Amino acid sequence: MRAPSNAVDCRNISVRFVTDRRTVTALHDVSFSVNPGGFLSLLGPSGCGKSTLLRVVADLVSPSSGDVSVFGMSPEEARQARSFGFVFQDAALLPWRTALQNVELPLEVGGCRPLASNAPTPRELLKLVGLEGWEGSFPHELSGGMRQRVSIARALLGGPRLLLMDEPFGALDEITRDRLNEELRRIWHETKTTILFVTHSVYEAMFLGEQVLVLAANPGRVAATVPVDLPSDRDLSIRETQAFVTMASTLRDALGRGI
Ligand SMILES: Nc1ncnc2c1ncn2[C@@H]1O[C@H](COP(=O)(O)OP(=O)(O)OP(=O)(O)O)[C@@H](O)[C@H]1O
Repeated sequence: MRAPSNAVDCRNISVRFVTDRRTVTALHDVSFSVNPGGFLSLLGPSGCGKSTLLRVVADLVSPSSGDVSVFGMSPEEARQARSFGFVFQDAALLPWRTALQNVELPLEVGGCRPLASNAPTPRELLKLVGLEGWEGSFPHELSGGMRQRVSIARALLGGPRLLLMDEPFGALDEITRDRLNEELRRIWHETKTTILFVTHSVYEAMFLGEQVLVLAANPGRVAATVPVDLPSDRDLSIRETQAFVTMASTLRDALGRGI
């Protein structure tokens, strides 16, 4: 076990996938770290290994080489300690269960521990994500954005210290996505959860993150690590400021250099 000074610490991570048809170097020598309570956006073109990197942290993919620590633990130990929750692009709700029952699901499967007495209840989590009054609704009665809110509430069950989000708003319309971006910043402030957030969008990466890790493709590697020098208290109007526009240009340059 290592000193848990960082929430996530990846050192020289490489991942190779070997199939019958080809060998792909999905990640080559990737290093980054995130402070406890930090918000890191992972930005890059399709195929640069963003999802793979998130999956390495989540103990879903084993790196071919390199070291990963999550709060000083291996990814496997962090998974067993339920230190992180995962939100996918698809909300992946069970259609026969209500919103509340979907949030409660992890308590029923996989031998999940009962909630600690001070942990937010499933009802409180639905309120946190703005779904108070919708507890009894089924997924087909909810909009895409509402379904994604349910999946965020489910990932926050048990109070994980880390939230891993793999393009959670990628399939939503722009208006809903904007609204959820603001909501996620609020949730982050309220819960103080460390967040790793995968996106293709320069604007989303900057609006959400305190830091942006820009990845380049073929092989997936770090093109730049850019601190987001914007006020912590943000609303969408910040995208019209000169500071935002200048930073967007920096990130686009970093993406361009990596191609
Ligand atoms: N399980 C796997 N087996 C073989 N190759 C894989 C596997 N998972 C990912 N890859 C390959 O690794 C590379 C990186 O994929 P990954 O999904 O991590 O990229 P990404 O940046 O998240 O892409 P996108 O933005 O399109 O979702 C791709 O070339 C992909 O084909």
